[in-house]
Amino acid sequence: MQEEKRGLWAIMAPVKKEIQMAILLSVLGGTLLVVDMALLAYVMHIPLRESVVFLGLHVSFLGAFALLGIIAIGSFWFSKYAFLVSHHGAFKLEEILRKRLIEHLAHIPLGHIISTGSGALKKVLLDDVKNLHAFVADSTPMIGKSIATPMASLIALVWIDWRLALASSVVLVLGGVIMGVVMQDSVEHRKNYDASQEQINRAVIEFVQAMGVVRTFDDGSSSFKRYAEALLSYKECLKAWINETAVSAKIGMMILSPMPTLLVVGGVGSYFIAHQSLSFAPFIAALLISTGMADAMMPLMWMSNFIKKSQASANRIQEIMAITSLSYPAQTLIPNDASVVFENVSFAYEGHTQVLHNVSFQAPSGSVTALIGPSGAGKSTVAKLIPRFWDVNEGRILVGGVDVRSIDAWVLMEHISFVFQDTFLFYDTLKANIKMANPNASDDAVIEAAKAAQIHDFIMSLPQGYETLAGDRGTRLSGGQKQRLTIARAILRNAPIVILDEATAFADPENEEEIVKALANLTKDKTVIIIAHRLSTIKDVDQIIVFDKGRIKECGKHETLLAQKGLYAMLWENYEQAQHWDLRTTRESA
Ligand SMILES: Nc1ncnc2c1ncn2[C@@H]1O[C@H](COP(=O)(O)OP(=O)(O)OP(=O)(O)O)[C@@H](O)[C@H]1O
Repeated sequence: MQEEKRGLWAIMAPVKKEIQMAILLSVLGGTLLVVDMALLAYVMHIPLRESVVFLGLHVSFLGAFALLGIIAIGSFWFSKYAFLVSHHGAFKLEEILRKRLIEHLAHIPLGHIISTGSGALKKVLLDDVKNLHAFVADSTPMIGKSIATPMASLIALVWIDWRLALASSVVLVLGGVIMGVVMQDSVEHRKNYDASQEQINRAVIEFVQAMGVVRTFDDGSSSFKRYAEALLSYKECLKAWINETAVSAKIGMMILSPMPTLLVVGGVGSYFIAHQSLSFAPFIAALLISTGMADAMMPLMWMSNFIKKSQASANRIQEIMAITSLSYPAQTLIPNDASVVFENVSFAYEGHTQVLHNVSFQAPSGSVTALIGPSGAGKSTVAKLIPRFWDVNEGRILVGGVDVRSIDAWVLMEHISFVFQDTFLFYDTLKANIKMANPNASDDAVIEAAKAAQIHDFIMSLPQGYETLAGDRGTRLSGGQKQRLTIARAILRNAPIVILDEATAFADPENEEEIVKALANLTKDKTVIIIAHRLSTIKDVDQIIVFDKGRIKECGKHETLLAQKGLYAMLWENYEQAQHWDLRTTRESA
């Protein structure tokens, strides 16, 4: 992938023209305002009812005032238009970034998205993009004004009276130096502040997500502990920041406020007037210009924080954009059948040790293959590599005789249905949730799929039937019902390869019977790869592959593996014993 330029300015490149235009317009607006005030001094020299020659033109007192009015309107128009242009750029940037991010997310390995987490992705897609919007919309015209106005003011002041220019510069330099020191101190404090705020976010998310566990096991004394601790550290860090910088910040802000400049320029000017080395009109103009100069500099002070915040947002966006996309073939190959073959596959999650070592097996078209093994053996990883949640590090995976990396993503997805352990239902009607597997399907086809998935009767028992909203993440449905709904989805998709990841995890005895029936309908005539902890359900499958620590230990049919008296035989024995457990006898023998 081409190395993208990093940084705040690089990310704003698509709206460079709008930013430049906004800065230019605000420079013009700020400069015109100063010009207007400087001309005031000249105009005040013109005796009433008389005219003077200015730049070769005869200008009367009233005419000059009219000119000042026009310049003031021009200044206002430029400043206003600068904000319009910057807001236009901000919306454009927001749209471009969101579009790019979403397009990129659609092409990076799905595994990355799952491990990054929806919360973190949401923050980047919504909050960080919004931060950059605010930066372009509000800061860019401000930057133009904050730089142009003080410079133009200084030039105008020198033109009016260099001594007053010197007096107002002293005040500004003093205020600027103090604020500069405060800003430097703020770097460390801001870092701590950001870290403690992130800690609070984490604690809140953890608290909300683990609400069920918290309510069940917590007596109330520790449920808020982590949150309270995070809040305390936030408070401490804010206090330290305020304590250390508040006084100097206040002094700096006070010096940069119009009053001190007014006092110094007023005092010095009055002295010169008393000694008749300054007339009244330029004095008034200098007063007006010098106070505006201090005011224009103030935004530069808080802007440094704004820039840092936007920089952090730009970094997070660029981190996501830097994730390498899955490579797709220029010309897609189409799988020849529904077989799945692993050839010497090795795999490590990014930054972790290897979890699959030289895995090879074949699942012929229409066969059922069960992946079993202790927890952490690598079964889910094997299942997720088939639809390219991640790409293998070594070896290859063939679907229908074709390397999955040579198959277009949509073609691959058409060939594979995946029934996840954690079923996801969209906040939409039950019908829409099933239909998303095949948007062109007719309502009759949706009902047929729901019937085959044993969920039709339940849906019809709801007052709004298929139009019932599934609720946020399907919270209004039981685990088993959600699972049957996703099975209906997979049935409607009718992909020739079905991957089931612990598909019966939620089942209670009543639900289990229905889920088993639903799965039988889903998997009929399909190539099935199933990860199941209930060994009884996979007794009759075509092949059982036993994994341990990322390697295939055994492979064969149930009877053959039992006869081997190896790992499978041991797992089977444990499973059978577990079936005869009952709480009372276990308690008695304990
Ligand atoms: N996203 C991930 N990032 C890093 N390591 C991971 C990730 N997912 C799984 N692992 C690690 O890979 C190894 C294999 O995990 P996997 O989920 O494939 O095992 P499993 O046999 O399906 O386990 P279980 O039966 O408990 O679901 C484990 O050590 C696990 O910690």
